[in-house]
Amino acid sequence: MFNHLDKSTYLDAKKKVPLKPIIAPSLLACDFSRLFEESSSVLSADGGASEWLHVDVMDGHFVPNISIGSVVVSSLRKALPQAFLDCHLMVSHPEQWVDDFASAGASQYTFHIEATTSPKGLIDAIRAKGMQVGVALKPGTPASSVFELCDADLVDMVLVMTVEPGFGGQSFMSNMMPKVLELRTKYPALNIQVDGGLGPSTIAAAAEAGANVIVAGTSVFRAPSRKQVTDELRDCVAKAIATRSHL
Ligand SMILES: O=C(CO)[C@@H](O)[C@H](O)COP(=O)(O)O
Ligand SMILES: [Fe+2]
Repeated sequence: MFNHLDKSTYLDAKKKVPLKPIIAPSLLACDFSRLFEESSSVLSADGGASEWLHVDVMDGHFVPNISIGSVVVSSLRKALPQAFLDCHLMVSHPEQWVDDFASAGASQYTFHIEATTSPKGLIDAIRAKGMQVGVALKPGTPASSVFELCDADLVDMVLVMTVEPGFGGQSFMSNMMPKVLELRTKYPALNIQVDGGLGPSTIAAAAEAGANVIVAGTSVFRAPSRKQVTDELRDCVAKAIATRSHL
């Protein structure tokens, strides 16, 4: 399993070696009264087999919903010292929470490009605290808004939202796939995450467009076999990566 300090995925992207499929179940769809069991069920080898855990942080301002904050990340880190905690900050002032999430043990800090006027300063602050950096785009935000950051190799991952952020269980927006394809064409070695409505019926479109990091909440946590769905998602991404590498 992945140590949260393990930078292998980031280094892979820097070294331009082939991308890895990464599945990140969103805890928003789990039973929060059993957070540890739910988290370990998707990470452990026999209950599940995911690489990352996706933690959705909502402030009731950037999005019309409130979820969880750094205290929960801190508890997860203590209970799951090796887990890669992929934190998706749907908050209006992402600069405000960098220190708290770093102290809590977040592995990656993904902020929304729409929520900041100084992304480079924010990225510096995130890196200074030892976290990987992700930048997220709402459905209405063009890929070009992160070209400058990607061209300068400042981010480890771009998150393309495939629903309006704020709630789990929404329908996948297939019209976001040209955005994923545009990013993949320009940045062959970048981790590109998709988030919202991903599951067995939508994974092919996302994988073929070029996404390699897949957030899946409802489809994993509500499945009869979480491991089976996780493996199905990963296989589909792996096939798409292999196909692209032979083109
Ligand atoms: O960031 C978000 C929603 O804002 C996501 O991470 C969702 O929580 C994904 O849930 P499903 O659509 O897979 O149920
Ligand atoms: Fe998310």
